[in-house]
Amino acid sequence: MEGSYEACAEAAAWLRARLQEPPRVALVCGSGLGALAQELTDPQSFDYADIPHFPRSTVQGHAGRLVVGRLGAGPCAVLQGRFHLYEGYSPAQVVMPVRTLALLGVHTLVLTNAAGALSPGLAPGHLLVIRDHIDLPGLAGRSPLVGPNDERFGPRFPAMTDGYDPALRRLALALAPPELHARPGVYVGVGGPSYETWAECRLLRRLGADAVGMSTVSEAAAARHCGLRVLGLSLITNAAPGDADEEEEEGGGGAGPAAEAAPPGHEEVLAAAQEGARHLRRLLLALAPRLAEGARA
Ligand SMILES: O=P(O)(O)O[C@H]1O[C@H](CO)[C@@H](O)[C@H]1O
Ligand SMILES: Nc1nc2[nH]cnc2c(=O)[nH]1
Repeated sequence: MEGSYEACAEAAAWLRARLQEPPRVALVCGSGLGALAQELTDPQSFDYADIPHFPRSTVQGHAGRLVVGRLGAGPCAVLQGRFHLYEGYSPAQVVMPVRTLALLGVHTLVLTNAAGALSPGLAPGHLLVIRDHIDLPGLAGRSPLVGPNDERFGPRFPAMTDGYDPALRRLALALAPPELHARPGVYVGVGGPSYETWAECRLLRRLGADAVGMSTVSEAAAARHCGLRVLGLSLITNAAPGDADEEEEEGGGGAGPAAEAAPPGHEEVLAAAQEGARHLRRLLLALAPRLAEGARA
């Protein structure tokens, strides 16, 4: 039952019975980004604990609440909190909210996250508009699409070359406030929950990733399976350890940047995300009319 079509359908029916208006657009808030829900007018709020079959949020900065209201003129659902594989949830549980919202009639999904910078051009406060992703858990067999395929969600072999909608991406890049230094790039999803070692960062950079996090990729795969349009936004909250740090450490006895660079921590991630959310909110409002347009792919 966990994460099954029937579970999602029950959750969707429960919500439909209570909603003034079913959402057409949905937004998943990354760590510390829950304030994005404050842009909704006429909000109705539901604790995950009350929605049938919804998992519980266990991570600080993920409130565990679904808020449904209007973003601009269009009906929109905001998930204040997502589920991660490292919490012990199965891939199907992680994507259960996305599938539930698809069954409610959502056609466009905005996935936000807090991420570490791998590319030298990215710094805390910057926005990576996701052009493509590397789904490391998925490549290793932990995709939400593994198992018997339920055709009511989508086809056995969905394409992912068009995972992130190019038109929405271009629009987000054009409308992002200058404070976000928005640029397109590749997000790599890892299992977590430990942050990366230097060697792992070097590996991920060589794989072609610009930013790293522990979410988003499973949700994007499930969303595309259901035919949703996806926009992915990574707010950079910290710099992942760089090659220079390691070289300095090896050659210089620890007196260089390696000795000074603070290791990433969730408190720092939350603080940077809350700061960046101010600008992200402006971007979402600017995007609202175009998010509301459209239909399933
Ligand atoms: O991806 P979101 O949910 O924003 O959270 C990010 O922040 C946490 C680490 O600080 C991890 O869960 C990572 O994935
Ligand atoms: N894996 C990973 N997730 C993050 N989430 C926010 N920052 C980071 C990071 O540096 N690494």
